[in-house]
Amino acid sequence: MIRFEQVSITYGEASAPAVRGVDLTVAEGELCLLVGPSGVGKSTLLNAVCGLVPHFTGGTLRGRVTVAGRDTRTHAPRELADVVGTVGQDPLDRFVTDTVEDELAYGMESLGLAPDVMRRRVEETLDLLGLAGLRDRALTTLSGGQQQRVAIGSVLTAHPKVLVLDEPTSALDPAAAEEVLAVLQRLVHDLGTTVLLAEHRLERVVHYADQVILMPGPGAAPRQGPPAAMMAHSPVRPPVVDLGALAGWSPLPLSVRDARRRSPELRARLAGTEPRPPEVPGPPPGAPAPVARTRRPRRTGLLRRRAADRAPDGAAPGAPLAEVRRLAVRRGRVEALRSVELTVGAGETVALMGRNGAGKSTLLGSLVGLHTPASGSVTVGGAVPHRTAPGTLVRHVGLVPQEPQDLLYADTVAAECAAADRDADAPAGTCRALVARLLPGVSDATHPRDLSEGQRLTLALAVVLTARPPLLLLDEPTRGLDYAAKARLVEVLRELAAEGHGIVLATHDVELAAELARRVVILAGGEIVADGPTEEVVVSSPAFAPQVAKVLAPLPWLTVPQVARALEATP
Ligand SMILES: Nc1ncnc2c1ncn2[C@@H]1O[C@H](COP(=O)(O)OP(=O)(O)OP(=O)(O)O)[C@@H](O)[C@H]1O
Ligand SMILES: Nc1ncnc2c1ncn2[C@@H]1O[C@H](COP(=O)(O)OP(=O)(O)OP(=O)(O)O)[C@@H](O)[C@H]1O
Repeated sequence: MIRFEQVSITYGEASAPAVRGVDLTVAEGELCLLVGPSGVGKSTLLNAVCGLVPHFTGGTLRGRVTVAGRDTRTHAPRELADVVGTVGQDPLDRFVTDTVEDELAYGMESLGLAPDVMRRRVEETLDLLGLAGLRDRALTTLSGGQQQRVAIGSVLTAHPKVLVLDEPTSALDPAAAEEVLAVLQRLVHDLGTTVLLAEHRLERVVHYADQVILMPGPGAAPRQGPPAAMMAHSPVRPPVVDLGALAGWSPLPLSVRDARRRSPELRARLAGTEPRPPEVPGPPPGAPAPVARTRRPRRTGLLRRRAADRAPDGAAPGAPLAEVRRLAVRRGRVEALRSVELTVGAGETVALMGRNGAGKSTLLGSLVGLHTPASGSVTVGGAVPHRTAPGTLVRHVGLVPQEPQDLLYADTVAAECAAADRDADAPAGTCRALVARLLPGVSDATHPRDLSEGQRLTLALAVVLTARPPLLLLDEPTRGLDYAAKARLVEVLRELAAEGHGIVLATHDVELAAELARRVVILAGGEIVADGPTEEVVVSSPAFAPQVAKVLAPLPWLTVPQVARALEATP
């Protein structure tokens, strides 16, 4: 159904092709998963299927791509629209109407479907994706995950023969991701739809795939095969596969169910041991706020601390970094937060979880003064965020938003880094050094717009970290990141926490929460419904439990590194 023949694609002035030597076929009625590290060319290949590359992005395509027999070189994207439905990485960019219901109907209208068919499919899709309550809402007022659901719904309604999806679950809560993948699988099984999708969170998808296309590294030709065989050689793998490799299981398990069946011997080896935290020094008990710890010389600090950090206005040593009391926030007609109580102390890492639209971004936004409380109070480093000048607030708190491009405005990576140093009053080269650590191999001259999604997010993170805010807020920080980039991020955040920074991350990534956070707060409908140690909160809810916890339950293990450390210590 989809055919690549000796395809290579080179963007504009690039010295080397973004992808080369691509020769593969995706058979009709299969769900094919495209995997590989960040920046390896997954989006480039997907966009070649729907004709966006090279018609809209520019660049040169050599070789031939055909979809249902149509050559994408001679057919513009709109001439492929009746066979290919595409969901890109940034839904808001591709919306063409203003409201949820109109967007769901739009694709069918342009194909000229009968009004009664359209009506029925819109209703089905609203129910299927949990959007019925939002049907009249303006698309710009939806949360990130709600927008992603609409984007998926809007291509499903047209029942295309081929669906191309670029990280379709990246902004979805775990339950919504399961539902969307179950729907895709039903389309494949019942209607013979062909699905090609790229995804970084393999734990969510690999067990649904019929075939895997592995792009092992930049410039290397992709390989294709059954999921278990491809995972054995893949540089990116879900925790359950890593656990299988660690335990020496063959063939490797792809699902929690597979792994559970094999787990008795591993459970026996782990008997009598307890999970140990990784070797990062935590702040000493009763540690004062990071501002007070900086007078001691540090050997391994990420960055040199600037003078301004030593005495942020009003921050008393030992005081919490943030305090939220009985907070209520309204957004339009929506009561986005109600009676929220939250205290974040120095050195704490808190994961904020909950369904799409639960209020996570609103809570982070309230901590940086983006929203004015309807009632209750917020203080950060002694300041009231919505009444504090941005120049002062950045000394207390920094937010990496869900859309990283909101923070980026320069023309090159180098200029962006230089601006970040100036804004933060940091020594020249500070931000660039962080980028080099988090994102090895990105050149100074690259335009931030031309970075892949994961690369752009990492750049935004480096920009915010340059100011070393005592309280660091991250909204979905692993969206678009591969496992290696995630591991580097985890390492940096652990160091910051050990130095006394407070970190709050809103995330749907249950594996990240298990790896990084000591405390998990769950929001539902704008209210906090759970707040406690990670191992208690995530394990008590199947939706938020990481794969290792599901495999080894009721044993208290959450991550592969925890199990690895225990096995190393046992003879
Ligand atoms: N429009 C463009 N112009 C120039 N270079 C581009 C463009 N789009 C992508 N690139 C470059 O091509 C390479 C492949 O990018 P692509 O977005 O396809 O990777 P990806 O595997 O989808 O990454 P991610 O998983 O982070 O989304 C990257 O090095 C990127 O910087
Ligand atoms: N500008 C707005 N006008 C009206 N309602 C809004 C607006 N922005 C957000 N909302 C609503 O407020 C609620 C909370 O949104 P928020 O973005 O905080 O959720 P979230 O938990 O971060 O979701 P996600 O996981 O999807 O990112 C949602 O119901 C959302 O639809």
